[in-house]
Amino acid sequence: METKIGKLLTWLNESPSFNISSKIGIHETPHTGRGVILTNDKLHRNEVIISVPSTHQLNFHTVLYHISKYNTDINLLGITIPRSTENDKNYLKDLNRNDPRFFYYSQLSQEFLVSLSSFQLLSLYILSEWILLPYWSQNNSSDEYESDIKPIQSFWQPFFDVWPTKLELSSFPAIWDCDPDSYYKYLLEYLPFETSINYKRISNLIQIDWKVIQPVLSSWIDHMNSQQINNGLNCVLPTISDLYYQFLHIYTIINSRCLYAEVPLKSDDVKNNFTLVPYVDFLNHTSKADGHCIPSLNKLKKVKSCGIGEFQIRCGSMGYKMLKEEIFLNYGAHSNDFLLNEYGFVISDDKNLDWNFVNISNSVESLLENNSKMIKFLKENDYWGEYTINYDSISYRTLIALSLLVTKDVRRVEKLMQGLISEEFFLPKINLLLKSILTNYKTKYTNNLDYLLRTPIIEENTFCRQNVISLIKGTLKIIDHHLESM
Ligand SMILES: C[S@@+](CC[C@H](N)C(=O)[O-])C[C@H]1O[C@@H](n2cnc3c(N)ncnc32)[C@H](O)[C@@H]1O
Repeated sequence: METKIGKLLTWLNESPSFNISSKIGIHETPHTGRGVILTNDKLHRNEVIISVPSTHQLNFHTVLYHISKYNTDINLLGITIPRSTENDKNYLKDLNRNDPRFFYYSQLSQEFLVSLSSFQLLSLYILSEWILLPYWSQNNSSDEYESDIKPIQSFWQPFFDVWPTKLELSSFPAIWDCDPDSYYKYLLEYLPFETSINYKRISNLIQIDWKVIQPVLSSWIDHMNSQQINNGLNCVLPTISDLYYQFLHIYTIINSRCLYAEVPLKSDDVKNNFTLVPYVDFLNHTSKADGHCIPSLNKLKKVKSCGIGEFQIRCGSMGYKMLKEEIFLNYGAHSNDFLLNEYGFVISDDKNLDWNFVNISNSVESLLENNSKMIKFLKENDYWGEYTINYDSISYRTLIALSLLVTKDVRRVEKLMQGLISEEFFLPKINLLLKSILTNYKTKYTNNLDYLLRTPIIEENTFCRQNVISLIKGTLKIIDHHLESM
């Protein structure tokens, strides 16, 4: 990995706008992968730690910019390569005339590309540059008599080379679900309810994105196969199902490494607002919300530049003083359920107690099942679903739904909603019902935990099972805390 990080830094240093503090370096642990540490001196509040230029980030704008090198029909002012005969001549000088991307990227219309979400465009582009380009270029070596042979290699190769392997990124429940051969599929049935809801939501998004990009990939594979026949060659080419597995890996890479950044062309949907930033993406997460690193995007002023702006990381208020101390970024106020689903890890429970919660919606909703009037009332008042409890309290939504269930007193519950009656009036009344609901969850989750602790782990990535165990233990901790106080 050291050599790969060296190459990454050489690539980043090609840009005069790249800056990195000489006080930091990368370390690696089996549990957290790569992370950034203090290697000498001290880092002080507000000190700039890393600045990554716009040109070296992967996002909706930079991808379109790079595709437009090979597809001259793509023309978006301020985003793609400005078209003029002179300019075209200049950048074409730097490209290999036999580069297969001239063919493949020309198959993509501007209308299609702009219609894609950030996830769809980036996963299609990364699949092309990282996985397919080596196949495309193997039969397309340059004319040996050409004096200016340019190697056919992705600009982003040094970035791809430092990304985690499939094995390192195997602890994503949605991937256990979407990968038909996943070893970890059995874990899905042991997940707490809140985690199941989220992995199903993500699986669904993955399937939607795959459906959008799959036809492009299939047509490219057809072309690769017919080219192979025409050229009388016999190389093993990827199939569409090979590309599906690669897509799942790329999906986890994007999901676990993207950083919030406004993407002007796609700002209508917040899910499109992200950028992938080399080196910054080595920063691991801390559940401590304040004091650690501060990210920012300095938007580009020049219309002709590539990308959305320089990404900067500054030192937070606590600073870093101890040698080898890890430098962290807070990814957000995330529960362990969210962290597992979106990033494939969990934080030891005590450190994440403030953000964890238990979702008891399926029990509450099934108790309400035969009461259409109550359901209608809750829906009309926007209190239907998402019934949760955290360590110290039960959510207001839960209090409303349980109070209605127990008292059946619509008028008083309305007053509770309006803040005219205190929670204290209802809390003793719902106690018994809540106790019985939580006891049922406790029995189920304790059985799940016992099974996972009892049976030996035979799979390659032991963290997958350990993460589920931590998640269940965290859920039981919240449930027990409530049961003890009842
Ligand atoms: C943005 S990357 C950070 C760099 C990453 N460790 C690597 O090796 O490239 C996010 C990923 O790092 C790991 N990670 C981040 N924070 C972690 C933490 N506190 N505990 C365990 N793993 C963590 C998870 O695999 C997560 O998906």
